[in-house]
Amino acid sequence: MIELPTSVRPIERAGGLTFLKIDAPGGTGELCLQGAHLTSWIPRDRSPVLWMSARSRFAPGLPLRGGIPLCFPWFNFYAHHRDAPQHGFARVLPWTLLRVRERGDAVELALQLRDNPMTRATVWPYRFELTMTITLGMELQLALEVTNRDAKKFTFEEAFHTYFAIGDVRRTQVTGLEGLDYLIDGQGFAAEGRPLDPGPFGIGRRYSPANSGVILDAGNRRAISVNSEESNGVVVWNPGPATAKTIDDFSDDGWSTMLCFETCNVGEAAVTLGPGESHHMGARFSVAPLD
Ligand SMILES: O=P(O)(O)OC[C@H]1O[C@H](O)[C@H](O)[C@@H](O)[C@@H]1O
Repeated sequence: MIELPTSVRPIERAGGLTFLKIDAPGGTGELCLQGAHLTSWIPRDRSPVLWMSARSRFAPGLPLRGGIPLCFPWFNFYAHHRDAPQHGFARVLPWTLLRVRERGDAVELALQLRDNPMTRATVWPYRFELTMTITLGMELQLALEVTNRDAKKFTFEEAFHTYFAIGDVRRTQVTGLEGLDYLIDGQGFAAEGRPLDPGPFGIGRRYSPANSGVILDAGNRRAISVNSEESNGVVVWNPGPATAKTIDDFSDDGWSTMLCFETCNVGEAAVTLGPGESHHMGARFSVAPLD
């Protein structure tokens, strides 16, 4: 591994996964090298912003439940390939740490994933390079750069599938998406200006075009702002109690204290790159007290 500043320390965790513990002046965090997956971000003197399931698995090749899974090169299922792993392979592969820099109150980490024989044997066989840059301090910034290293063009989907920790989903509102078009994939209710109601089967809305919003987390008396760049959609997801029971790495009441607010380019907003071309998607998260 590259040389690390004192603010970043590698640790081995359950299941043999390697994590980096980050202790920046502006906040602390934990990053799993599998999936370039951030599992914790705690701005200095604040409470945790990311939710992790108490029942998450931690094992090579299995997705973690919570934090910020990175979905690539597809979201949900890949076309008619129902046996392809949900949300693509990037979240379950080991990434290489390229660079760590201390920047003001934050630490910036850059990680890379390239195609390998395993990815080339999947339904998405192209040569690619991904660079994920995470800047963690009082604010959190994510930037994903996708480069086509193939001789052919390719099309991909991408998402930061962020799980936010909230006091109680039924006392939470989302603003900034009012009046935007959305697709419904869930029976819960997310009326503008009213607290969310996941009902038994949850909320699953993809707004498009959309890229920013604010989660009014009354339970923790805070507002979490999400501002995205070069992303066309936002997915708001909570499984609700009945669906959560069918997901074995969700604890029975875990659904009530999480909300996914996902920055994405999926469906009709999938990105096509020609040989040598790159695409960047970014997101910035910040937290402020709510009176
Ligand atoms: O269980 P996962 O593969 O992590 O996916 C979790 C969820 O992600 C998205 O929000 C999808 O819209 C949901 O349908 C899916 O259940």
